[in-house]
Amino acid sequence: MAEGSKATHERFRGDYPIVVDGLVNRFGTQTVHEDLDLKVRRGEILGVVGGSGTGKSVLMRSIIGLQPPSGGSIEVFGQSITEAEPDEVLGVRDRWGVLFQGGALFSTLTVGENVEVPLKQFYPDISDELRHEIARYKVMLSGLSEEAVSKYPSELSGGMKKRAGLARALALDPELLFLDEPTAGLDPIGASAFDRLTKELKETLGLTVFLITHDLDTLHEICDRVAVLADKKVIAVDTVPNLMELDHPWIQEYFNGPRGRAALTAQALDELRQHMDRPVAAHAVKALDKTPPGKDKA
Ligand SMILES: Nc1ncnc2c1ncn2[C@@H]1O[C@H](COP(=O)(O)OP(=O)(O)OP(=O)(O)O)[C@@H](O)[C@H]1O
Repeated sequence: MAEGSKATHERFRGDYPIVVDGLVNRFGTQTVHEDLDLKVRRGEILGVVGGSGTGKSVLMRSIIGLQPPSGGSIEVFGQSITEAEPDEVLGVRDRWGVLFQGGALFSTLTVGENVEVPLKQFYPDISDELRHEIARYKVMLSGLSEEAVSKYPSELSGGMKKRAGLARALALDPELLFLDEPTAGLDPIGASAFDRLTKELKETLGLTVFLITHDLDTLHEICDRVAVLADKKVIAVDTVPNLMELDHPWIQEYFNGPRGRAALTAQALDELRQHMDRPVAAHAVKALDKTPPGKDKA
């Protein structure tokens, strides 16, 4: 087995699998992050929001060791990512899975073969049969049919590609899952189904999820807390209702603007619909539901 494989460590039991302290990221004269702090709680879905170019993807890339920061420290599972030698990072790298924007699948490999890539890398000694079987299981866990295993990315819809990318992210039974705008480009029904899948997987597999999104429905429906990036920092980390109380112009515009209110109404309607046997809920749904089927997306 590869060095640092799952057999050599136990699941992380601390409170914060990710701790970012005083992070600085600079590109030439541009400062993207300055003294950025963030602690991600074990078992939560943390939404990460911020205007375009505020450095959400750079933050994610720093945490997974793809973007060496200009300053500050990052610990994942209690181990320094910023100080570690590449070999040491290997010991934690098989404990997270990443779904990059667009899925980032290898176009010349089938879905099953894509899922097998990390298995081959980290578990080179397992038999072909077992590797195929694990890949098939991960594909189905991600809500794709068995037939999808032998399809190429070009034969998949946008939603199926995301699920295939998710299957690959889950290949190594990660404790941490990074999702970069997973519902971008999906229709409202596909986005909502992907959100439900994320939440189910988090609950059944005990994952901690770092989720970059612009999707207000996702934030309302599945995120335990949301971190807001602005002014080169994480300016707030809290539940959506608590964030909505904060007096910051970007937060107010984002959560309390028309799209924010539409997402909140959609969520309230979903919850009310679960109590339609109660007259007050039925009346409220009738009064509020003036939107055609399908939700307004951010
Ligand atoms: N490798 C790089 N070299 C130079 N500049 C970079 C590099 N990576 C990111 N940047 C810059 O850092 C800033 C933050 O980029 P990032 O992709 O993290 O933004 P984001 O918040 O994820 O934006 P969006 O919501 O539009 O995806 C941008 O101005 C970008 O141009």
